Amino acid sequence: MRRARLFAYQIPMDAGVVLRHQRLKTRDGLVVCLGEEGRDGWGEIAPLPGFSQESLEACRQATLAWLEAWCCGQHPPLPSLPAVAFGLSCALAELEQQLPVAGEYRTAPLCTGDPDALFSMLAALPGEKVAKVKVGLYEAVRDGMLVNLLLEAVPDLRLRLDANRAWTPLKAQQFAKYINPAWRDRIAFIEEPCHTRDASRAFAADSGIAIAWDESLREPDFRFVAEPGVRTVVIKPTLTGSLQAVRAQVQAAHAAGLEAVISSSLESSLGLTQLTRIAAWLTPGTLPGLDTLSLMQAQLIRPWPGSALPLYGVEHLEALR
Ligand SMILES: O=C(O)CCC(=O)c1ccccc1C(=O)O
Ligand SMILES: [Mg+2]
Repeated sequence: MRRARLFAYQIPMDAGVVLRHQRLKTRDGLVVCLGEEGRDGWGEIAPLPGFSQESLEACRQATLAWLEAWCCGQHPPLPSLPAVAFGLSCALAELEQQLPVAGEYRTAPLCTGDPDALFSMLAALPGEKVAKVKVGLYEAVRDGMLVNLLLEAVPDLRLRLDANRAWTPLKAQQFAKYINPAWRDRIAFIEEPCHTRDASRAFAADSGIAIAWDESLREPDFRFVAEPGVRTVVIKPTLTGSLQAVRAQVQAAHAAGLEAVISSSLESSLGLTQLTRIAAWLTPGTLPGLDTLSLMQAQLIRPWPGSALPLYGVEHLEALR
């Protein structure tokens, strides 16, 4: 006998969370629980506004239809909506005990740019000192000075930067001008510095700073190929689709000699703890980019080790089925 439950959740976000120029007041999503022969498997389905193409309502409908067929003993193909395919494939993998339990909970801490906050975060980070800084939100010159300062202050620090395509070639050049050339290889990568892929490639060639693709992975003509100056691809499973699709992307990246970084799409602690397991399984030795729980005001179903946020249980969820 198969059993499936579906819930809706809503988690208040920290006041200042802005995504693609819109404030995100709450994170809204679905939680699925599949049961069979006394075992169960959980999954989170949470399309990210401004990033996912599919709406939460479309996800709800596609998930309900799939659950209906699955409970009748069928093996329906996963829906094509990436957030749904991701959540259902996680629930199936847990049910079938195919998602390894060990997680990589060390993650590249997100640094707002306050050097003192960064120092205390790094002190608490065992092993490799890697942090992530969002750039492109303020003046490029300010970003360049800040990044240079952080690299100067912490000699064993490596930085991941993310510009989310904010810069013109000129702005990108103004940024790079402030980075001491001797330290540029301690920038592990900068994600998508410029508006276009070609401008980002030119930035990498001119500055000697390695770049990473993130947004580009969702463009139809994207290919996993080795290119000068391109070191890394950032893979966001909620935006990619099923675990099988995520695995195929990681394998394609590795085959091309690219590093693959599993990254958050602002999932709740339920999805984030599954992403730590996916990272430990598919990208061992690479720190994932999952430091987004602190943007929320609560955890959901499963706790993140060490988080002080309140934990919402199923009683906090709205049952949809
Ligand atoms: O990748 C990380 O380290 C954190 C996740 C992150 O940056 C992110 C999270 C949600 C939406 C977009 C982004 C982004 O890469 O800009
Ligand atoms: Mg990014």
